[in-house]
Amino acid sequence: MLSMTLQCLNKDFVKMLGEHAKFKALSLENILTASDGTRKILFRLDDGLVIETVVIPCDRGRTTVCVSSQVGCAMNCQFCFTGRQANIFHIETLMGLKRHLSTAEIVEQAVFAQRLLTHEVGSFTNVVFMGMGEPLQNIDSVIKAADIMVHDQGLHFSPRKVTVSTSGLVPQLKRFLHESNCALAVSLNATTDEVRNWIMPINRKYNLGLLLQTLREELGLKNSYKVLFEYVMLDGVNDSVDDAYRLIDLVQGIPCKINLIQFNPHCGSLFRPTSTEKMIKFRNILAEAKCVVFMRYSKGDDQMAACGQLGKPGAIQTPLIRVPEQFKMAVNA
Ligand SMILES: C[S@@+](CC[C@H](N)C(=O)[O-])C[C@H]1O[C@@H](n2cnc3c(N)ncnc32)[C@H](O)[C@@H]1O
Ligand code: SF4
Repeated sequence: MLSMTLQCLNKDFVKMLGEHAKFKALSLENILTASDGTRKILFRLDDGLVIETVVIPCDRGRTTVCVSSQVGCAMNCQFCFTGRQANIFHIETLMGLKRHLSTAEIVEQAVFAQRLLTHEVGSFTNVVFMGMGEPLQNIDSVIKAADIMVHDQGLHFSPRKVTVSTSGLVPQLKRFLHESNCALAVSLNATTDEVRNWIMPINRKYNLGLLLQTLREELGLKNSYKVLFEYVMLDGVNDSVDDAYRLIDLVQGIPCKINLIQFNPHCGSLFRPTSTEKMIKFRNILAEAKCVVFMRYSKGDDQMAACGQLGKPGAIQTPLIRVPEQFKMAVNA
């Protein structure tokens, strides 16, 4: 399609454009299809690095596209495969952050998905920045990409259908809420600083109290805006009845929805998913307290395409996770 458009343009103009701009930011490497229809698209970047985008068929004819914002991730959340990778000796090392993606590299993931879906369901209905990376660490490119996705001369989505998810970088989160109308998701994943410091090291810099107070203050200024809290349920770590009651207290005064997410296991991870029965019990406690709460199950996990599984498929052989003494019982039980 691009080459057809270029053929219609004056040759000198195309040459001049080529000197000042890139026509293509991504090259398609592969598409893997999971048994539930979820597709993981692998793109190679100009510098040879690979990123992943996921196209997820949802209920009621909706399709969500999950885009990456960085190659790798610096945040080192203990339950997430992204940012972890085996080296040639099969010893897990931190992949860490290789680099930020440009605005073009982010937007083109969505444009590619749209072309792919045109022949099938028409288009996708939601975009989530929940692929590889911490979007708010790459905030300039992410805000611009989200703007293009909602602009009427861009992809023309409603800002409510474009969600940027963060592990909780407080200053950037404030800036995002001031500069973008798109939706915000915050990965909470624990109800005490002790557990969150362990499973999400960013909490040592921006703790639960600061994160939630910032949201309380900032969302008070925004009409009818709700934040989405994501809560990955880890068996014996953050899924107790006490956690449920603490969660209710923590989100008091914050207009929000809560997604309870089934943990997607990956090779090398010490965590186990909470059972469905326990998730339902947890959900019911929140619902009885009038929280808006949903349960989200894995999609695409047989192709390592589910939340927190993006990275190098099958790469990890040896766990690197260091479990603090007080939590050893929980993960070994
Ligand atoms: C991969 S992150 C990317 C966006 C951003 N970095 C963040 O943490 O919100 C998207 C979501 O996946 C969740 N997640 C990470 N690893 C997971 C796993 N193994 N199973 C289920 N969800 C996971 C995170 O908690 C987060 O809510
Ligand atoms: S959960 Fe998000 S912030 Fe944490 S390591 Fe994974 S991608 Fe990075």
